[in-house]
Amino acid sequence: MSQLITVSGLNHFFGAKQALKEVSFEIQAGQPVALVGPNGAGKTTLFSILCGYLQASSGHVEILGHQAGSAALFGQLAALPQDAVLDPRFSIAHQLTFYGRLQGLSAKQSKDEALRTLELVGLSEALNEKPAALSHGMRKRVSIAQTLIGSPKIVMLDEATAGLDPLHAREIRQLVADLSQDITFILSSHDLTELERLCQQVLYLELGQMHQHQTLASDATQGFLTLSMSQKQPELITHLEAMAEVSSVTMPQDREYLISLAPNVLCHEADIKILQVCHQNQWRYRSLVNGKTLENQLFE
Ligand SMILES: Nc1ncnc2c1ncn2[C@@H]1O[C@H](COP(=O)(O)OP(=O)(O)OP(=O)(O)O)[C@@H](O)[C@H]1O
Repeated sequence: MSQLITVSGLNHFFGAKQALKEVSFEIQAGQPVALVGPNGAGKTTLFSILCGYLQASSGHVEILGHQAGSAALFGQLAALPQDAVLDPRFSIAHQLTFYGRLQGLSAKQSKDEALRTLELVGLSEALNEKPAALSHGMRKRVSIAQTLIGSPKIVMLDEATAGLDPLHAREIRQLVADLSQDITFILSSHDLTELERLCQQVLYLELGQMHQHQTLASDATQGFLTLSMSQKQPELITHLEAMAEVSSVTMPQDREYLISLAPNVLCHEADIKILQVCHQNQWRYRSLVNGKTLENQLFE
């Protein structure tokens, strides 16, 4: 794997307000990366610095071997801001071709890129439509197509699924997963559950500080199962802790149980037995997944 982004000792001030404090991390090519954190944590500030829209007060940022904002990164890094909108007056073809031209492509190349990127997001048929003829989710996919023009290596999506219904949000997640072979996506979101399904690397910002930089699906998640129930079951913990395969059970969230397995017990050896216990007691469960949820990893 090759290094895409290296950030070290990054600080940013807006007047007296320090939005980023000594932020350091690295991103390798490959899996999508999640940037999460509460409101005001500094996510947009960090995005803006990586994109070169904002110059950091101090610290070092290297992207594909260049400084953030360097002309050498033109076409290599693309970003979709949270509030990006399509122009209602022009067709999708017109707008995508325009972005190709802005990147220095010829009229023919720009048209080809518009077609290619629309095809990548599964919207070839929208080429001659105006934005108003498309659903919210389709417009989001067009905006993502726009970021793919010129085949960038890194694409940053700020709140890519905000405001979308679950079906459209799933389409966007699937799209990112499908394209991740060739492009490294950096996704910012408040929705931990969404990023958990997509990303192995998680950058967690809080009050301008990078608290976590960890890889999901690591050894830390082995030896755990997360059981979500339809209703709270007061006796569930006692029943499960009585099983030889289970070492302890906690309830980090309402109706969600984190099951720590006994040493050397594998998830697939315990999961059926746990579901049998639910069945015998007529407890309705919603899901049983291997490992800890992202939320439990970040906030335990
Ligand atoms: N232009 C600005 N002038 C002054 N302060 C700013 C400016 N932009 C951001 N800030 C402050 O910097 C901090 C980080 O803001 P930022 O927008 O980066 O957070 P965020 O994590 O993106 O938040 P959200 O999830 O709400 O979008 C906040 O305290 C914010 O008030």
